[in-house]
Amino acid sequence: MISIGKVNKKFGKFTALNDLTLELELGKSYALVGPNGSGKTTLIKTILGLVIPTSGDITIQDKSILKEWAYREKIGYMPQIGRYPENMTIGQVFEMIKNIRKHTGALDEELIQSFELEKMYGKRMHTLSGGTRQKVSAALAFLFNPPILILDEPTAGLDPVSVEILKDKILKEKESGKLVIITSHIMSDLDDLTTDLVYLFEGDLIYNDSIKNLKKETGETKLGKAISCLITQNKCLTELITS
Ligand SMILES: Nc1ncnc2c1ncn2[C@@H]1O[C@H](COP(=O)(O)OP(=O)(O)OP(=O)(O)O)[C@@H](O)[C@H]1O
Repeated sequence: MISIGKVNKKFGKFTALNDLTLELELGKSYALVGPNGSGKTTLIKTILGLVIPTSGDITIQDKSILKEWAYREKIGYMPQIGRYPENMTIGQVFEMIKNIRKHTGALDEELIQSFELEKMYGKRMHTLSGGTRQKVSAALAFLFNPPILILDEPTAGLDPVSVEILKDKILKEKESGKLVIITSHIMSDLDDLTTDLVYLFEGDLIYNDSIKNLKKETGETKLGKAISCLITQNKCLTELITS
């Protein structure tokens, strides 16, 4: 579905993505993990067309995304911090985005309902709590029923009930065959939601395989522990082999 071919991104002399090659498939959900500054957001922005690679190509359904815009309709994106016209109400933001998209298919308003956002349609964006803003961003990401979902720290700032609502929704969409990419520093969420791990370090792709395999290779049952093994230079792998 998404094919990333030798993508390199330099900011001046600094290499943020180093010849990354990666295939992302429908029906899988990917945990995009790495330390701060490892290139996760740069990779997401490159897929979204907001950052232009220095070299390499990205194709979606075998079509290059470079100099192409229409493909973005296939992606639902939930940013870490949603930026909206601050004087508009929640209801106006939804209406505006629906008008811009001119979407002809059915809308997925499940999250609007589960988060009870309609009750807050009259509230202006600048008055919202961080969690309510996250709910608006989540509801917008799913609204047009896109086959690809890119969710940047989706559960950050949400209350426990809302976290479970969003996690159930993500799982449901993944099970319906969508491609989901999630960045998060909350390993337990990723453990619940994702099937595959893409681990970046200083712009290099360090791991790209199923979480099931990672757990098997490291002998760990929890994703957080398995990743710790991976980043402590395969210490656990050596321990497993020698034990
Ligand atoms: N526009 C830019 N100009 C210069 N350097 C940039 C730019 N955008 C990102 N970088 C650098 O690229 C590197 C990767 O940044 P990126 O935001 O992709 O990291 P990240 O893995 O998402 O980090 P975090 O976990 O902190 O969100 C960082 O060193 C960052 O300073």
